[in-house]
Amino acid sequence: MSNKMVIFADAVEAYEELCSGARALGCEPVALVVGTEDDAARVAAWGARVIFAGGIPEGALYEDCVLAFEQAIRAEQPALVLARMSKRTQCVAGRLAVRLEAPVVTDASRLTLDGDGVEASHLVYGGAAERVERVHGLALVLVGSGVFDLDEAPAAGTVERAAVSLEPGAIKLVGRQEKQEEVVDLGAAKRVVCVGRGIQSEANVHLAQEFAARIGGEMACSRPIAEGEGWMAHSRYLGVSGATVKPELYLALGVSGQVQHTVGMTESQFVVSINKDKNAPLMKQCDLGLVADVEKVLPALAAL
Ligand SMILES: Cc1cc2nc3c(=O)[nH]c(=O)nc-3n(C[C@H](O)[C@H](O)[C@H](O)COP(=O)(O)OP(=O)(O)OC[C@H]3O[C@@H](n4cnc5c(N)ncnc54)[C@H](O)[C@@H]3O)c2cc1C
Repeated sequence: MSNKMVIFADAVEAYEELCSGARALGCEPVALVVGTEDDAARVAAWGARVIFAGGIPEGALYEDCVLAFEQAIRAEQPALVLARMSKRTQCVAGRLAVRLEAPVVTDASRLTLDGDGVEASHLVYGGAAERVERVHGLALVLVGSGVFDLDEAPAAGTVERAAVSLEPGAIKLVGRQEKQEEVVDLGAAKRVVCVGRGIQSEANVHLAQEFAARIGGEMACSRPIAEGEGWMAHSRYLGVSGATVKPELYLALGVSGQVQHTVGMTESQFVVSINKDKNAPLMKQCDLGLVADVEKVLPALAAL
């Protein structure tokens, strides 16, 4: 079986973890990159052999790289294709799957590779159960952030220009508007301050943010804070449909700890939960629980 793993993402930052993941699974990362020469050089510095397809032409979309990616994958004959999951990469993976007659596994949280194919685990029923999929032969697997540990100082790879260029497809881009929402990669955070509905107000979210900044941490939240209240970006909520973190410290302020949330933080090394309800599920899953009202705790944290 080939020892190459083809990787792709629609955000250059995601390649660092994909490169580490490929190596962790015993493969050489071969990165398909569209973007600038600088993007290609950054990915090579994370230890990948980069196949650089150039920038996305005027009027074309990221999804139009499917043909170039298909040709590169056919030429490389990898053991696996691994991508960072996003709306765009899911679309690309679906199209590639049809062209390559290979299955797609989305949202994989654990992977093992052997001579016959791949075994990928992912959560089902809103995080209540885990399904293990076995694919014989080539598969396309999509992962969120935080699935693999980052390698320190890998040897730099090379950049080669792809023989194919990107062609606009049938859907034409007619305009582009900057998305207002912040995009963040929480997977590498060492300290995470996570707010849930118990935080009570947007003003309290700002106080928690100030504390997170002071301890060199990142802010995260439960889904209702991002999707219901709109107090934080969608990219900051943790869980089955959000991001995964593995920090040294996870500090929860008013988070109940439903399973759909905790699957996104369960690998945290030290968990502190502050909740006024001692029976909240996270209070039974934490290393340190403080039964208290966040309204009283926030000024105390600010004074530390
Ligand atoms: C299919 C599906 C997918 C989902 N995916 C996700 C996901 O990816 N991520 C996610 O987070 N959720 C997800 N959810 C929602 C999830 O089930 C929970 O509803 C959600 O995580 C609860 O968020 P919370 O802890 O902020 O709120 P709540 O469950 O309402 O908990 C608030 C907590 O704050 C405490 N509290 C209240 N006031 C105070 C105070 N003044 N001081 C201290 N503590 C206080 C309460 O005691 C309570 O424990 C999903 C649900 C479904 C059905």
